Amino acid sequence: MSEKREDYINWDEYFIGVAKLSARRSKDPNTQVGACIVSEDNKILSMGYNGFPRGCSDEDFPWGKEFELTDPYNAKYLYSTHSELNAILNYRGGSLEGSKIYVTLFPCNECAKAIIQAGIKTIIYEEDKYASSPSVRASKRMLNAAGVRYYEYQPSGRKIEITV
Ligand SMILES: Nc1ccn([C@H]2C[C@H](O)[C@@H](COP(=O)(O)O)O2)c(=O)n1
Ligand SMILES: [Zn+2]
Repeated sequence: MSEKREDYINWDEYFIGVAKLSARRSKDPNTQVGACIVSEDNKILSMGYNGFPRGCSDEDFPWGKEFELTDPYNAKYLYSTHSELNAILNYRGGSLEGSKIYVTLFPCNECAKAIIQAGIKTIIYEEDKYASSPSVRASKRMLNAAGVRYYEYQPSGRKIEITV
């Protein structure tokens, strides 16, 4: 057999697949988010998922969201680091200028600030379930002003199975 394979995955399938796999590491019971940062020439630079900072135990800190308004101290939001920020902070190689980020959920306003300041130029997102929230609206406002391009990943429908 001398012909090359034709059913190999394309770059977008590869990187959104890596982001989705990364999300599987999250302990958040409600929303698991994964991110994968890629250079302009398609090299993976970093990955991340949402979780508590180092030293903040997954057993001791709260994973619930139900107290968000009545008792924010005991809801996850004050503690969880978002996947995009973790991916940026996990990078040990220097500059992320000109890179792309693949993420399973549209970045919030705080992650948008970090993305802009890190020099990431393109966001490819899978889902935008909080599009109407002030956080995501503010995020888009900043990304538009800063010239960061973003577009929704177009699913190919290909099923990729991995046995581990
Ligand atoms: N772009 C995003 C948005 C959210 N997250 C994290 C933050 C929380 O751990 C979770 C959202 O929880 P929910 O309010 O849906 O129960 O997802 C992120 O990492 N990146
Ligand atoms: Zn965020």
